[in-house]
Amino acid sequence: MKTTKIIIGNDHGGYDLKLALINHLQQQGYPVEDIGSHSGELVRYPYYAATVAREVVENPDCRGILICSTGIGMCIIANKFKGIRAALCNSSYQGKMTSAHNNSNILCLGGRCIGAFEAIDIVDMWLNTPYEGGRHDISLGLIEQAEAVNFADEQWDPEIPDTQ
Ligand SMILES: O=C(CO)[C@H](O)[C@H](O)[C@H](O)COP(=O)(O)O
Repeated sequence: MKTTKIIIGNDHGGYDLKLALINHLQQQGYPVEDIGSHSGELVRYPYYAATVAREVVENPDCRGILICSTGIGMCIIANKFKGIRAALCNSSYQGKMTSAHNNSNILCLGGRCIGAFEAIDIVDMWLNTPYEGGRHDISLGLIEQAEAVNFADEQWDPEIPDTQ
C-alpha cells in the first residue's frame, strides 16, 4: 500500500474519468477518498473543488485530483485556497513538470478533453515525479507572499528583479 492518500472529486463532466482513475489508483496501491459527485447528474463543480482543496490544506501529506468537463473551473476554485497549488494538465509532460517545478498538490483534468489512457499517464507522471526544490523554492516563496496579500484592500505588485 502506498502512503500518499489521494482525495478525488468531480462534477458531472468528470464522473466517468474519475471512475477509471480510481480503478487505476487503487490498482497501484493508493488509498483513495472519493468525495463525489457520485453520478453523471448535473452538479456545481465549486462545491467539489472546495471540499478537496480544504482537505488537502488540512492534510498536507495528501494530494487531490479534481475533474470537471475541462478542468478549468475546478482549477479556478482550488487555487483560491491558501496553500493550494492546483495545476490543469493536458499532457504527461505538464504532469511531470508541475510536480518537479510547482510542487502542485492538486491535479485538475478535463473529462471531456482527454481520454482515460492519457489521463492515467498524466496522473502517473504527476505522482511519480518528485519536487526538485532548489531554484523553484524561490518561486514557491513568491506564491506564498502573494497568498499573504489581501487583494480586496491592497495590490501585490512586485518589481521583477534583474537577476532571478
Ligand atoms: O468544465 C467545467 C467548468 O470548467 C464544468 O464541468 C462545467 O460543468 C462545464 O461548464 C459544463 O457544463 P454543462 O452544464 O455540462 O454544459
